[in-house]
Amino acid sequence: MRYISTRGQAPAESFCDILLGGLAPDGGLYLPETYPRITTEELARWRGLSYAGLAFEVLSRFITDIPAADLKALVDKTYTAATYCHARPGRAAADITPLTTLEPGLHLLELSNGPTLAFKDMAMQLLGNLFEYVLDKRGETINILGATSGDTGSAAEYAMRGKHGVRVFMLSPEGKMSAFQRAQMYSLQDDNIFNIAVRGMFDDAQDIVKAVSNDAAFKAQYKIGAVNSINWARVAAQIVYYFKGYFEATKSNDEQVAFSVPSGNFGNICAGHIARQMGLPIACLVLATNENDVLDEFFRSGVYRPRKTAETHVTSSPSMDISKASNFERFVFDLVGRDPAVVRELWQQVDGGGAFDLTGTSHWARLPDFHFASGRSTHTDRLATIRVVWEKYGVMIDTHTADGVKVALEHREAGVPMVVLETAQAVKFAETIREALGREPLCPADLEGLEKLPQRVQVMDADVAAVKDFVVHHC
Ligand SMILES: Cc1ncc(COP(=O)(O)O)c(C=O)c1O
Ligand SMILES: N[C@@H](CCOP(=O)(O)O)C(=O)O
Repeated sequence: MRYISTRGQAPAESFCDILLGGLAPDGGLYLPETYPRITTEELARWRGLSYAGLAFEVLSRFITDIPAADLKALVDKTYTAATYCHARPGRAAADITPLTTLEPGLHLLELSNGPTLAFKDMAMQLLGNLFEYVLDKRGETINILGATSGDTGSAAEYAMRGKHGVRVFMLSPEGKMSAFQRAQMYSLQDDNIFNIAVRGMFDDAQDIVKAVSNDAAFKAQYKIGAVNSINWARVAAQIVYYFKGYFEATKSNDEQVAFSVPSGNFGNICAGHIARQMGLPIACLVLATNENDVLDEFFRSGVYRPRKTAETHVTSSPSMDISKASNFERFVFDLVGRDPAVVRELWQQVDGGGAFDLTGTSHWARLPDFHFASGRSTHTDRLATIRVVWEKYGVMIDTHTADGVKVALEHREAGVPMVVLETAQAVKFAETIREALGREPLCPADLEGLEKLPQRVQVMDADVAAVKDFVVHHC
């Protein structure tokens, strides 16, 4: 399997060659040359596989330059009950991603049972093991530069702490994440972990990561790598749980399901889109935003208009406070018939601070073929949804999942199970849970007292040169 850039001006590469970097050298994002199609027989065989077994089957379609036995060992080492051990009481942790049924036809797929209690652990734990494997084979080291709005950062740091030859420099928006999220990252004292809080929003941090990634000389000299979902491996690993969720929510492969996905950077739902392209029977991908509704606006109107920092809201689902969704470029590449010239033209406008409008084009006419629906959710909706799910079903959900449930309920169709991706645990957003339910969220025993630990973080302006200096100084 070879990987091509959405902008069409970079050579095709193999998986291991794109694993350690972020953007393609032409500024685009990597995607497989073609999506592997899963046959009816394969789908039948995959039903009933363990999470690790399924991950091996799915990933081996995309990773063809790691020997099968090695890939199997990496996947088996990653997806263990010991790592994904924070399942709700009474759930079998061995499921890795248990399905909770709220009522017939309405389910939550629990993706946040890993070490940092968010869905990012599903891909990031694998990335940690893949990085270690490839770096060891090549005798190389890596300096990861990442951006987080709250969950990618801790997931990456927990996955990479103590890993040989790996340093992590993680940019977060100063003062915008929850107290628990800050504590998860800033309390780490490992020598290879560096937290930088930038004065700005997540988009400012992500712009810095892209600017550094686009500086080929600096990237090569300081061996800069990426763990955000601009890295294809993140998206690939996230495809697996759509298959798992589908099998859990259905009895036969003749059935269809809908997935509702709380969205910000479009990485999670992009994985769902690819699962559908592979042949998974997905009737609808429901995209849910918070008040930062750039993506909902696109799916309703055909206009993609990323907002400036000053127009981006600080909300109670802070990990989705994103106005420039990196992975959206991957979807648009498919929507425009994989024509990189069209993507280049559209992103010339976006990268210049503008917008684009696809209405009236043949691309927009094709949108229904991709089976997306969308909606937005506000703080008031979030509180109401957390309350209803708690009172009606006795299940405590976090603020992002609440956005997913709220929008899911607007798009249910008779006979099609709706699976809402549960992207984080409630304890990460205790303040809003207290406001909604008047009680404290449950905290896994091993994370109690986290917020009281000493914290270590460097605060700086959202300035590319300052971040580069910091990296150089600590390498
Ligand atoms: C808890 C949570 N939910 C949803 C999202 C949105 O996912 P994506 O950025 O892949 O669209 C994020 C951040 O990525 C998150 O941390
Ligand atoms: N919501 C994310 C933002 C980064 O998204 P990514 O999937 O591109 O890493 C976060 O919580 O940090």
